[in-house]
Amino acid sequence: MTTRTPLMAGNWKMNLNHLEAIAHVQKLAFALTDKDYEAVEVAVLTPFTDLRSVQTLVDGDKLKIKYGAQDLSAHDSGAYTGEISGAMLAKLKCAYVAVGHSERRQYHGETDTLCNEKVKAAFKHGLTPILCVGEGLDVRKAGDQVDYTLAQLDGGLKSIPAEQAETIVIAYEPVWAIGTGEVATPEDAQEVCGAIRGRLAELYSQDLADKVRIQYGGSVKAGNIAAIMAQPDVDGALVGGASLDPEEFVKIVRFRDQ
Ligand SMILES: O=C[C@H](O)COP(=O)(O)O
Repeated sequence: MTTRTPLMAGNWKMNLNHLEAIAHVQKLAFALTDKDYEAVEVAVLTPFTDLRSVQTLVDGDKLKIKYGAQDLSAHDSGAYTGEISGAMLAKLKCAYVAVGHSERRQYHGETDTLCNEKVKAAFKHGLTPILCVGEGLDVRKAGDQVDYTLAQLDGGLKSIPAEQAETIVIAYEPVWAIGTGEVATPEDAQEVCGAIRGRLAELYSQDLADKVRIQYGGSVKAGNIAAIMAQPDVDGALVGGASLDPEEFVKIVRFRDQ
């Protein structure tokens, strides 16, 4: 039986400038203990403009908190105004990068094909992609959440070899539960996270599927994290709004105490 270390990742979205980021990470570092880091991997996905400041702090104080970006370019370099490459993120020692967050899919037209290219770009530069998948309200109401989400998973993983796929993180985020206060029930989360693991077993192997961490995201808070984490196929959370409050995020990291 594979033991998967839970990953609690704060997605700050477009919040906290680099000065606020330093203060925020310092608060997390002050609160989190070795015991926390032994039980849970902790990461923050910051705006691009914060990454150098966070890197300096993490390196200088030898912090165990991981950090990463919320997006990357599918391209390595060149005339792509406004884009940030995987190589640039790797140079900043990012561990993680989110790919295909629903806000990127919704507001920037990101398709499964583009997400797949971004997953490949992340792996090429030694970053661990957090591939985000999940259905909107109309799909949920039609009862098609599993098929819809698995199609996004298939698209994102196309041509990804097993040795890379076994290190990917999948974040299941039902769009209707993001920033709405409308949290999926633990059973809702388990239904789709379990189906994702099943599909990973079909695409690769059960052994590989047992290694991959699958997060839930959508209105996660200290008050609901324990029930979500009690589900067998949920291995962490991608936390938006609640990750902007250091005390709340630390409570989420300590989900076993809630
Ligand atoms: O990436 C995080 C998700 O979009 C969830 O955001 P939320 O916790 O504010 O609902």
